[in-house]
Amino acid sequence: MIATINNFQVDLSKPIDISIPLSNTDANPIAWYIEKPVIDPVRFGEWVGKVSEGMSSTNFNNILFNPHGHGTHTECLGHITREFYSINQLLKQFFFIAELVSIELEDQDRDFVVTKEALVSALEGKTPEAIVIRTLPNAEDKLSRKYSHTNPPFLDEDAALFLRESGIQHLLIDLPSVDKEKDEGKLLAHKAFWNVTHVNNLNSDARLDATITEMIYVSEDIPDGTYLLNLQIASFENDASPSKPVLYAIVNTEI
Ligand SMILES: N[C@@H](CC(=O)c1ccccc1NC=O)C(=O)O
Repeated sequence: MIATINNFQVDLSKPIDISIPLSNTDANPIAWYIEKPVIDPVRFGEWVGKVSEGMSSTNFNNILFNPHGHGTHTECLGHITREFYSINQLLKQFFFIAELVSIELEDQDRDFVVTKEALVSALEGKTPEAIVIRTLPNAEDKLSRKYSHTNPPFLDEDAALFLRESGIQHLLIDLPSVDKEKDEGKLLAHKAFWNVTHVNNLNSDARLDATITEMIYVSEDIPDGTYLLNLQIASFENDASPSKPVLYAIVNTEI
């Protein structure tokens, strides 16, 4: 199915899913010191909500998971503010023009960092609505990595500031956080991107409509370039929701 949008076309039958599947297996990625997700049938005494157990007509599972620690999720500035802000109230549009960039990390004294310079060079002056950052190397074990206590790569404060100043509203990255794992709560990149200067009494120029999506995975065979992004969440009233970002290649810009 070909859709024409403004002056370009996309093939909706060729989605590029950049979310990580969430499962209750040891393959599930984990960050922030938690255990793997739990997906188990409801039980009422002897009764088990599982067709193969013979008592139930349906499979009927409870799921216990954490959006920040168990996979692809999209968060709003409510992740870092005293006051409650919900991603489901702040993200109301779901299609954006996105630039996919591959970024070599800079070794800063054993911190591996996405720098402003690397982003400036990758964006070549483009100012898309969304940026999708694939960090290099791009090993497939990003689908199942155990990040706790590993000091994963993160964004420089300057890099996040540059994205904000470029007017980029949605930041997607294949890391568990845009900030350093253990930073004493400084959260410099989160604050720079959302323009949050006061977490206790939110400043009026904070970017309520900007989102950060973490723990995506963009496979090796997807080339850098401009895509249509469908950024979709589940309707959780929470600072963050598991999400399913999907890219569509732009097939024709001649129209
Ligand atoms: N770096 C923070 C912790 C942190 O960033 C964090 C903790 C739990 C769940 C998510 C987190 N950050 C996600 O972007 C700190 O050291 O206080």
